[in-house]
Amino acid sequence: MDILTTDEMARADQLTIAAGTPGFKLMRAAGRAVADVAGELAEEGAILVVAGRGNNGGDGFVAAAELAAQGRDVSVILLCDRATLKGDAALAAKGWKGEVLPCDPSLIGQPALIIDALFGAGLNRPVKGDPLIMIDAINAAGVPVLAVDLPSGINGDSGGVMGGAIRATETVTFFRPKPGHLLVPGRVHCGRLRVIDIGIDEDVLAEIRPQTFENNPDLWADAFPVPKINSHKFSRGHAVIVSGDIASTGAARLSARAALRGGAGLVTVASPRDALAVNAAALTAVMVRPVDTAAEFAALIGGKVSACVIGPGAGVGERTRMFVEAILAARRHAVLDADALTSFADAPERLFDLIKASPESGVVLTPHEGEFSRIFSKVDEKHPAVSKLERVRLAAQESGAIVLLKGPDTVVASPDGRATIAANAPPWLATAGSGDVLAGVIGALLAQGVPAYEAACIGVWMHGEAGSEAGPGLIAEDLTEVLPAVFRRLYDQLGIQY
Ligand SMILES: NC(=O)C1=CN([C@@H]2O[C@H](COP(=O)(O)OP(=O)(O)OC[C@H]3O[C@@H](n4cnc5c(N)ncnc54)[C@H](O)[C@@H]3O)[C@@H](O)[C@H]2O)[C@@H](O)CC1
Ligand SMILES: [K+]
Repeated sequence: MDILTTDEMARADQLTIAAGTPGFKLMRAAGRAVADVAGELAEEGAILVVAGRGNNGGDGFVAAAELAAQGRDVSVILLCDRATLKGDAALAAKGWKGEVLPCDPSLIGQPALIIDALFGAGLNRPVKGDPLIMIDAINAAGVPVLAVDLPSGINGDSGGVMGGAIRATETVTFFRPKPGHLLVPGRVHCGRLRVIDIGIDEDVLAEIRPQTFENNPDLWADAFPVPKINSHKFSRGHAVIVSGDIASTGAARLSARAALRGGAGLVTVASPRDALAVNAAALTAVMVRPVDTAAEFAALIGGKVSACVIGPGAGVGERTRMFVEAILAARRHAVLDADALTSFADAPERLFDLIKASPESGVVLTPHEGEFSRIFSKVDEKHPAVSKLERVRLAAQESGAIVLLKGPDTVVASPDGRATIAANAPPWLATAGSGDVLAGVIGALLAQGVPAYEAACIGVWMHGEAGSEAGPGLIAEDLTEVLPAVFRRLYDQLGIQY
C-alpha cells in the first residue's frame, strides 16, 4: 500500500477539493468514521472528545455530534476558545450543540473511551504546556483511547514523539497511512491502525506519485521468483557465502542454509582452509570450498556464480575488504552485511565508488543501526534529525546501493528514491543470527535474478513472516526451518499453484 507523507496527504486533500469535493465533506466523512469506530470500541458508557484548534479537532467535533445524535453520552474538551476556531473546524464546532469544556485535566474523569483529536498532521512543533499536561493526563487515565489520524504528539512523517504523545488503543487514519504510522515509536503509539476511505479519489495518486510503500506482497508479487516446471538447480542460481575463520563460522552457515531454503539452486560456503573441517562437518546440501586468498576467491566467483553474501562472521579487515572488491569487480550481485560494512568504516567512499562503478551488479547493504552510523556518518552529519526513512533514502543515494536498515520498522531504499517500511516483524526476531538468515535469503533472491530492491523487500518480508511463524522463543536456526511454511502461505496468497 502507498504511504503518503503529511505534505502528500495535504496534496491529496487539495486535489480532491479542487475536483469538486468540499473539504468539509471530507471532514464529515472522517468524523463519522471516527464515530463508528468509537461505537465499536465502547458499546456503552460515556465518551469524551478532546479537541485541538485545527482540523483534527474538527474531525473530533463531527464525531461528537454524530455520537450524540446516536444517543451516546458525549462531552467535549477544547484546547482553545471556541470563538477562535477557523474554517472547517469552526463549521464542525457549530454542529456540536452541547457544552464545550475548558482544557482542564481534572475534567477527564473515567469515560468508557477518549477520542484524541488534539493534533493530527498539522503538528509542527514540540508539545508543551497545557496540551502536554492534557496528553499526560489522558495517558494516565487508564481508559481506551481512539486517536484521530495520528496519536497527538506523534510526527506523521518520522513517527517521532514531539515532546509527549498519546498512547492510543486504536488509531483511525484516512485514505492512506503516513510514515509515522509504521515507523517506531509512532507505530507503538498508534495501537491498532485502521485506514478508512473518506471519499478521496485514488486517481490523485497518479499526480502525487508516492515513493514510499508498506512492504507487503502486493508491492513485489510480480518480481517474486517461482521455479518453472523445467527449472533445474543451475537455473535457480548459485550463491556463494563467505565464511570467517575457525572461531566464527556459524554465521556464514546460517546464511548459507537460509540461501538454500530461500530458493538458490546451489550454495557454496567459501571457507578458510583452517575452518574447512568445521564447515564441512556441519553442512550437507551446502557445498564447501577452500578459499584463503583474494585470488582464490576471485577464481571461485569467476565461475557460474550469480550472487555473493559477505559479512556474517567474516571478520573486520583487509581480507574482507579484498573479497568485497573482488565481488564488485566481478560484477556479481551482492549482499554486504555486518563485518563487510564495518571493514569500510574508515573509508566508506572507497566502497561507494566501487558500487557506483558497477551499477548493474545489484548490491544490497544490510546494516543494523550501529553499522549504519559507522558507514553513513556523513549522511547523519549532513542531515541531522531526519527520519529513519529519509536517512535510508539519503544513504542509498550516497552509496549507489539498495540500503536496508534493520529494526522493528526495517526500511529498504533505492537510489532512485523508492522506499518501503516493513511492519510485520515480531519483537522476538531480534535475536543472535537473525540478520545472518536475512542476508542469506536476500542472497538467494539475488541469485535467482530478482532485482536488488525487490530482493531486499521480499527478504525482509519473508524474514518477518518467518519470525511470526516460529513464534516466541525462536532462535535463528528456526527461521530457516519455517521458511517452507512461509513460502506455502505466500504461494496461496498469490494464487501460485504448487
Ligand atoms: N481537508 C482536509 O485537509 C482534511 C483534514 N482532516 C484532518 O485535519 C487534520 C489536519 O488538520 P490541520 O492541518 O488543521 O492540523 P491539526 O489539526 O493537526 O493541528 C494544527 C493546529 O495545531 C497547532 N499546533 C501544531 N503543533 C502544535 C503544538 N505542538 N502545540 C500547540 N499547537 C500546535 C497549529 O498551530 C494549528 O493551529 C488531519 O490530521 C485530519 O485529522 C480530515 O478532516 C480530512 C480532511
Ligand atoms: K489526534
